[in-house]
Amino acid sequence: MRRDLRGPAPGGRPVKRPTKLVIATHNKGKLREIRALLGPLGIECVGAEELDLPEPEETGNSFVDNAELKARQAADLSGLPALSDDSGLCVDALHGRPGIFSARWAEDEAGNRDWHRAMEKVWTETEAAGEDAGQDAHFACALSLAWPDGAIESFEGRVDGTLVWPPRGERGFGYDPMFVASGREQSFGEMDPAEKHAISHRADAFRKLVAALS
Ligand SMILES: O=P(O)(O)OP(=O)(O)OP(=O)(O)OC[C@H]1O[C@@H](n2cnc3c(O)ncnc32)[C@H](O)[C@@H]1O
Ligand SMILES: [Mg+2]
Repeated sequence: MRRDLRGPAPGGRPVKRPTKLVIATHNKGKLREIRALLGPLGIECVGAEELDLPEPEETGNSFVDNAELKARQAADLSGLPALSDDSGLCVDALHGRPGIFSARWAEDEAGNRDWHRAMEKVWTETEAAGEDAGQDAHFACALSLAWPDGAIESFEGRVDGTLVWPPRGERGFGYDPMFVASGREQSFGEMDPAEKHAISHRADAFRKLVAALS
């Protein structure tokens, strides 16, 4: 049953539960995961590409900044509440890089993305940092929920793990084949999607979002 929802947000403010939501991403892998996470909530979802929304320039200095600018733009242009995701891989040996530049590390001069090339760059730089620096890394995710009236809320999540080489598995997207979450053996690229959804950075942020809604 859909509830008419107002609940305490982390800061004590109420967050209204939307009935229809624009998913403000142009990444099909993310869209698939966000739809799966939202499925049980009974919220109607429409993708940014279905509405022909432009891809904003990510000019922020943090995952939250970028998530907020993507959600804000989608809510303003569509007149609907919008949920965005800004995420990335942060490698300890690289002082958190590629971080907010995770998508840009995959791009060539024409803007085309090649994930094998991005993973290779991450691995090469991590190795160059030296054995002592290790292979520890985490995925980070910021989710922002923006309303056409100007309200906005953001939630952050992460999952810790280790980099592996060569990449393993064809599932997931982006850097998944080179990331093994702590305590696991399969890479995110090998894992059943439901298993990734149970432990991922996106799922962690999502749990906080849902907790604020109900
Ligand atoms: O901005 P939008 O349109 O949402 O799509 P994007 O692909 O450009 O997304 P980001 O700007 O947030 O870039 C983050 C990149 O980090 C990578 N990434 C984020 N979450 C990931 C995950 O769960 N598994 C693997 N890679 C991930 C992914 O490849 C993204 O392209
Ligand atoms: Mg992006």
